[in-house]
Amino acid sequence: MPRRATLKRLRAPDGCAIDDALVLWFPAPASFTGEDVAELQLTGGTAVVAALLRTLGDIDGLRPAQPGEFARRAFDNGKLDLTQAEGLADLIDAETEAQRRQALRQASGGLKALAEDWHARLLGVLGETEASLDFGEDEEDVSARLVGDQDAQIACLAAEIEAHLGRYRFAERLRRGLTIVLLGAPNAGKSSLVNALAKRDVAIVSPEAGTTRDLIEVHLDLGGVAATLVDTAGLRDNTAGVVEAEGVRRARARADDADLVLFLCAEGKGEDAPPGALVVQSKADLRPSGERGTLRVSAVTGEGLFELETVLIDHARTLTGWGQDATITHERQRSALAGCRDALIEAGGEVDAVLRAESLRLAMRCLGQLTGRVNVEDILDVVFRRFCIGK
Ligand SMILES: Nc1nc2c(ncn2[C@@H]2O[C@H](COP(=O)(O)OP(=O)(O)OP(=O)(O)O)[C@@H](O)[C@H]2O)c(=O)[nH]1
Ligand SMILES: [Mg+2]
Repeated sequence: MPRRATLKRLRAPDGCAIDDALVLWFPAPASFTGEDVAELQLTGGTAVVAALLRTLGDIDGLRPAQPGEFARRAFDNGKLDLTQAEGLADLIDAETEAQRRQALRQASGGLKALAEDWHARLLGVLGETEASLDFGEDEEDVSARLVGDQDAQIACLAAEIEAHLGRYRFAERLRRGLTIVLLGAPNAGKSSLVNALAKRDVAIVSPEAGTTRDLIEVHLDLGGVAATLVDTAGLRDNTAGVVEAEGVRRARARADDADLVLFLCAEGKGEDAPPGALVVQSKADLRPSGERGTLRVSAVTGEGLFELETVLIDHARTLTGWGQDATITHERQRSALAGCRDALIEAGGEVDAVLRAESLRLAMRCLGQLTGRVNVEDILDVVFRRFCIGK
């Protein structure tokens, strides 16, 4: 009977009772993994231990599942492809609404469906290419027409894949979350601003210049986009000591890798800001009027904080391609698809039908790597190790 729940006493191999557990029975093929599975809910309530059983009565094989074991079994049984497994792991890790939506799309087979469509079309072109090999010299007219038609199909496929690749950067940023680094002179009010944006007292604030020395990270939800805001040591060249100098070095290094740099200055126009930085004036309460066109905030009165948040949400959404519903979210997926596109371009420029067929086969192999259809044994561990216990 499907989805049966039974109360069972669990015993260790030596017969000693461990606990009473509610055992939920999920028979194949309807189960997540595609095989007979039981899940145990221990009376402790907090721990969910999952194990695989052949029958409800047989609990000899009982053991906790490994992280990712269920997803791996589902993959092995063809219930999930690799992109869905990756989407599922992302879904578990998702912190914000936009991350959740993107991950769910992939876990539900969004990319898998695309890959299957591309695969079917590639197979069609490959079939035609191989058929054209059989035409003799006297049938050159037919052959030329077929090649022209194949060229169009190949170009169309390559362009479609290219369009998806073009949105990878946005999707990848959304998946991992943005890094926003706050830079500025010592005492500019960086730590105060971080506390105000995080609405928590995270970083130490003091009138002394050089208070912050290390990088301090807080997580923000910028209108559905996950972001890490990094507070840094105030930038100055003649620092009092080696610790502060190291802090300044770390601040600059982190800013180099950031998706966005906020440059905070108490006065002036932020001439020292690195190129591309968003300049913000701090301590607006102390200065009745500031530089025109510059965002002005006060961590003390709260002035300008809402505007700054709005601007940050705007940047976050632009950086993550808001509303574009990108499909390729992992480097592994990107490189497999880039390989497919390159092979398609190669095939399109090839006049010799034998070589063209060879390139098309390579393109299909790349698609197979994307979905996990062809030899990807070495990457399976990497994909499934990310899962938590019980999935
Ligand atoms: N009036 C006023 N004072 C502020 C404001 N923001 C910060 N301060 C004060 O400015 C001083 C320095 O603030 P911090 O937030 O520690 O500055 P910081 O940029 O983190 O400084 P370092 O960590 O040393 O680089 C503290 O005395 C704060 O109370 C503000 O908006 N208005
Ligand atoms: Mg500070």
